[in-house]
Amino acid sequence: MAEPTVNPFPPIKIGIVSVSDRASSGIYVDKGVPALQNWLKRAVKNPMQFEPRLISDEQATISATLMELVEAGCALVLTTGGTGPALRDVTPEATLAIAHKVMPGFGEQMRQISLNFVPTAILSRQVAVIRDQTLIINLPGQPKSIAETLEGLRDTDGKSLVPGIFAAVPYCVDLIGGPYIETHEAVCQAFRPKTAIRTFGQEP
Ligand SMILES: Nc1ncnc2c1ncn2[C@@H]1O[C@H](COP(=O)(O)OP(=O)(O)OP(=O)(O)O)[C@@H](O)[C@H]1O
Ligand SMILES: Nc1nc2c(c(=O)[nH]1)N[C@H]1C(S)=C(S)[C@@H](COP(=O)(O)O)O[C@H]1N2
Repeated sequence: MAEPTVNPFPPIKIGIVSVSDRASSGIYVDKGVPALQNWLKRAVKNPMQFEPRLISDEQATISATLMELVEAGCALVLTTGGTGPALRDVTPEATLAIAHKVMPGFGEQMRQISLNFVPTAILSRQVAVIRDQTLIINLPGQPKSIAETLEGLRDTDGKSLVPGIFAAVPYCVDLIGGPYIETHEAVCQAFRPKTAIRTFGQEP
């Protein structure tokens, strides 16, 4: 009988935060956490431990949740929701309030990518920041925007036309001392400079 394949990549803990007044109060079923987890399971080869949270659009609650996930050792935290102009949308403010470094390129690139999908892409004020050794990235609340921004745009044959922002996440996590993230190229081709590329045993 064949030996079960051991995943050679380092484990990674990932915080998944769905920020939605309506989903967190039960008005509708949250689709943010499942959409994020499903996309990550398709894209990432490492063993992943998810830390899911479903919270309301309260700035103090969002900041406290992000800090708790940083303390818990998440190398990456993805939020969804609360990035727009509505009065209750405060995810970017809550994220910037706990930032040690701001990473403007992620938000800029996500708005560019999203313009290929919706003309209202510019309404998202999404940001990305680093706190300690954690990369935190805001995504819009529409569940479909998760794959759109992380994976980018494909043609009808599935060929990548515009890479999603996740292509830059593994190297960013390397640079802040996190685990080496390997991706499934068919979903997301991560980019690293040649000198940063490592190989791990037998790949699953
Ligand atoms: N967590 C979620 N689960 C399921 N659908 C969602 C979620 N967040 C947003 N949506 C959908 O996307 C649409 C646009 O999101 P909108 O910007 O109104 O929500 P939000 O401000 O992120 O969430 P909420 O209004 O609950 O605080 C919503 O009408 C809803 O259909
Ligand atoms: N890729 C993508 N980006 C998107 C959208 C989308 O459907 N797909 N929706 C836009 C809309 S309509 C809004 S109002 C803003 C903010 O959404 P949020 O408040 O739910 O975070 O994200 C924008 N960015």
